[in-house]
Order: sequence, then C-alpha cells, then structure tokens
Amino acid sequence: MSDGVGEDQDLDALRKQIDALDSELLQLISRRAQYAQQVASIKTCVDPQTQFYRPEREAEVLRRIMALNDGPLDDEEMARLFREIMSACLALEQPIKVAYLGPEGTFTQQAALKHFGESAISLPMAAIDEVFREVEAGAVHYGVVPVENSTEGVINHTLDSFMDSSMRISGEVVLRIHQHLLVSSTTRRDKISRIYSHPQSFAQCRKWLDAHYPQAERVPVSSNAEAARLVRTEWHSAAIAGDMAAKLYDLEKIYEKVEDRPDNSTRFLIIGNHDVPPSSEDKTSVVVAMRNQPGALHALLEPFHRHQIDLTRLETRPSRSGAWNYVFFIDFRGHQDDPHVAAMLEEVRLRASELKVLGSYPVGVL
Ligand SMILES: O=C(O)C(=O)C[C@]1(C(=O)O)C=C[C@@H](O)C=C1
Repeated sequence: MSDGVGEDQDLDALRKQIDALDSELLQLISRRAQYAQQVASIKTCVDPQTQFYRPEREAEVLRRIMALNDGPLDDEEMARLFREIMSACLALEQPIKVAYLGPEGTFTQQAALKHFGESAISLPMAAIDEVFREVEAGAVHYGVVPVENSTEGVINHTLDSFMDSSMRISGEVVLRIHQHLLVSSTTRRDKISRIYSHPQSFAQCRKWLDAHYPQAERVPVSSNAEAARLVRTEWHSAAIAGDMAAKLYDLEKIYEKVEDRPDNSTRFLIIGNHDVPPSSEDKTSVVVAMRNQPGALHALLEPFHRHQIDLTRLETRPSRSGAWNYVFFIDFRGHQDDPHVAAMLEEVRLRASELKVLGSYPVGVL
C-alpha cells in the first residue's frame, strides 16, 4: 500500500518534467510563429495582392506530421493540434474570414473550424448562394458549403450554385455526423410530443425515430441550430441536432448518436477565388455539358478510362439551358497541372459542349 508521500513525489517529479517541456514547447511555437511572420513579409514583398493562406502547404504540413507521428497520441489528434498551431500562425499573417452556411452551431460551421482551425473568423450566411456571393464579392476570403452526405446523397443547391458561378474549389473536408436527441432543462422528457430538425437530419435518423418516438410530430426547420433554439422555448419539444448546436443553446443529450448509419458523414467544399498549386495528393472537380445524343456518357468517360484516372464521384443534374443538355459533375484523383490530367481534360473538352474546371485541391487530410 502506498503511504501517499512517494506518490506525491512521483507526481511532483513528473509535473516538473511537464513544466520543463511546456516551456520548451512555448519557445518552439513562438519561434514557429516568428517564421510565419517572416514568410508573410516575403509574400507581401513579392506580391502585394498575395495569398497568405496556402492550402497545398497546409495539407503537406499535416500529412508530414501524421507520417512522423509514433504515438501515443493518434495521427488525427496530433494533426488537430498542429492544425490549431498553423491556424494561429496564419492569423498572425492575416486574420482569415470564412463564410459558412449558418446559422451558428451548424455542422457547416463545425466543418469550417475543422478545416481552418479556431483562429479563423467564421461568419454565418442564411443560404448557400449567399456564401457564394460573399466570396465572389471579396467580402470574405473563403466559403464553406455542404456538397454530399453519405446517407442522403448530393446537396443539389450547392451543385447548381457552381453552374452559375466562377468560384473555384480550394479544398474539401469530411465530417463524421453524429446526431443527438436534445432537450432543455425545462423539457418534460416523458411528454415529448414534437421533434424539430432539418429535413436531412430527419432522414438520417428515420428508423431510430420510428422505433423510439413513433407518435411525436416531426417538424422540419431550416437548420439543426434553429431546431435547438426552438427547444428552449417549449417544454414538450426536443431537437435532433449535433454537438455544436447543443453547446450553443445549452441543451442536454438524452440519446447520443441516433443516426441510423454509424458511418454517417458529410463532405463540404471550400470555395475561393484562386487556383491551388499541386500538393502530393490532389483531387479535381469539373462540370461537363454533353450534347443529347446516344453514347454521350461513354464518350465523356472513355478518356478518363484510357488515361487511368480514378473517378471518385459522378453526378448528373438537369440542364437549365438548351446548350447544357446533360450536365455531369465529376470528381477525380489528380491535379489539373499534372500532364496526363491536362491531356485527358483536353480530349474531354473536344467531346463536350462545355467543360468547366471547378478546381484542383488537396484531398482532405483531417
Ligand atoms: O508556408 C506558408 O506559406 C505560411 O504562410 C506558413 C503556414 C504555417 O504556419 O505553416 C501558415 C499559413 C499558410 O496557410 C501555410 C503555412
């Protein structure tokens, strides 16, 4: 049995070691931040209109850290810590403004902070096209919009916005979506007769709700955060929403992770005004219009196959003009500057009635 004295001494000794390491870490992080400041002055010297945020470099930094990591913290955890250090360094160079599909507390805000880190200034927008407009107008540096969910499929509004816009995709981020049943401190838990949520979230939790709350009225609202807000005002209501909304409105989770599929995740796109140079692992997104004739889809896909380019997604949207008979959204591995990708795109351009490259960007790291 321990007398407590030896234990205290062991603890003291370990905490001294931790203090010493923290002092070293502090100095190292400060030196890193100074280097970032020097990088910023070189960038401004070379080009006064420079981009401070460099997605390809950030992806490389995080990938390198994950490859070097030997534990005990896992790779993702370590990358998240470095994500925050880099976010703070970038904020020293230039505070980065990011518009996202709001309101505050949505999964899109969570995705924005996961991608840019907590030092970014995140601004909620009421609709997807507003995010596009803010970026286009230069009111913010970047925008974040959802594009597809593993359970519910593509978010058409985002794809349609790309058809009318000159915005470029500069990154992607995938978020595991966990939905919870939330109540406030005044909710009568045995009397829940109404549940609020966004239609997509209802769809992701349909079976769970049928099994647990078959009688409750399901009221669709514009966002999960709005659902959480409404719960605060009604004693017989609950909301299906995520952690950020729960925290923002101080709600309690009475059931956690109620999504029907355990791998439920949403992919978000980062939109900006600039092309991103290659990193070691990139994806490209294009939108292609084909004439309405037999074999059109085969003609479109054949060059991808011949150049051995790996398709990661293919979506069709109805065209909105005569020229755009079939519109395909295609994602594939590789960067538009890679010679074999550039050659393939040239061939597709000849076969299509229109081809627009939406951007090449690093494959999501976190
Ligand atoms: O390497 C750069 O260009 C930097 O500005 C430094 C740094 C970093 O902290 O590592 C910061 C911001 C950029 O988005 C990328 C990397």
